[in-house]
Amino acid sequence: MATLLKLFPTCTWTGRLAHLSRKGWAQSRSGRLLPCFPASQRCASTTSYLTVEMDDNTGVAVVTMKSPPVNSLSLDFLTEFSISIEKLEMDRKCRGVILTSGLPKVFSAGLDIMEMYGKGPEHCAEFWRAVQEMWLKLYGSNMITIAAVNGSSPAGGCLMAMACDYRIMADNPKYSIGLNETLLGIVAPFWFKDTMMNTIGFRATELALQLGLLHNAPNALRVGLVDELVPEKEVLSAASTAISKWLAIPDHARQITKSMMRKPTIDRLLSHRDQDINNFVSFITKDSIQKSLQVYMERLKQRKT
Ligand SMILES: CCCCCCCCCCCCC/C=C/C(=O)SCCNC(=O)CCNC(=O)[C@H](O)C(C)(C)COP(=O)(O)OP(=O)(O)OC[C@H]1O[C@@H](n2cnc3c(N)ncnc32)[C@H](O)[C@@H]1OP(=O)(O)O
Repeated sequence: MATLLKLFPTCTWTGRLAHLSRKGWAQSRSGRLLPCFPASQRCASTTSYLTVEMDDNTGVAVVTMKSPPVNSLSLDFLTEFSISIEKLEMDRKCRGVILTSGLPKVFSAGLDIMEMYGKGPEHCAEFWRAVQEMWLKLYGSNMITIAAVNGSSPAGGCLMAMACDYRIMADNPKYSIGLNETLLGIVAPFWFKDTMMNTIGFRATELALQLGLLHNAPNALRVGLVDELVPEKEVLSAASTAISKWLAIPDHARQITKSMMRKPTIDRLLSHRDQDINNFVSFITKDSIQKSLQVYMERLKQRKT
């Protein structure tokens, strides 16, 4: 029991913990011992920015992002996110993840601009490694991953959604999704570009990246950036319905196929990881780029007044 609490310090189990015995342990794919519960039990764990609700009946975990006001991807958020995905990856019972937002109107506002503004090279390098890690974990996951996009999802938020296997978006023309980096005066790195090209093709990506296009929900469906639009209240239930289709496919066949499709893109970043960090640091710390970020943040704040 003590080991269990160490592994999952903030976990609230709805089952009867006292009945766990040595029999109740299973070995994960990586050989780690993980607790194994009877089929009817659910587990919800909450960290500072995420809630993870695991349903043992379906093998599906719902990961809800909740970092007010806009789920921006700070260093702490990214670190917590990668750890949570890693834990689910190691849980033999978990076959799929639905990623969604617990905030109104926003899925994720993308990278936290304040992590890139006025910060020294060491911080920028640490932050960028965390961004890479989030993408590597999600894009390379063996699990089925469905993005339930229940709000706007610019830049890094769009990357997160594209890293999933399937995207369902709320049918609200006010919500937008896309890689809008050029609008901030910055450049989407090659692996953001690769992920988008793998999703919507070369020409649509070329247009989208140069113009920094943020597609509203109907356009996002039209270009293939999302796979389904559903009424806002039905995004999560539609994601559950969609994932059941994926769960019907034998895991090993689906996983090998997914890896075949994604491995070259992942390997490209892995083999240039340090160089990509150096590029980011020297680019983002330039005075001209810092000025662009400052102007963009000021504009964001002025929109309110
Ligand atoms: C040789 C080649 C070399 C190339 C080398 C390349 C190297 C790599 C270069 C760098 C690559 C970087 C990649 C970057 C990726 C990103 O993700 S950048 C972030 C982009 N995100 C955005 O543009 C989104 C901006 N936000 C919004 O549009 C809106 O906030 C929203 C998400 C649509 C929500 O709108 P609304 O509900 O109206 O909320 P707001 O009032 O606008 O915002 C509330 C507060 O939150 C602050 N905020 C918003 N977004 C962010 C953010 N991303 N980071 C930090 N803070 C954010 C906003 O300012 C408000 O703050 P307050 O005024 O203090 O309340």
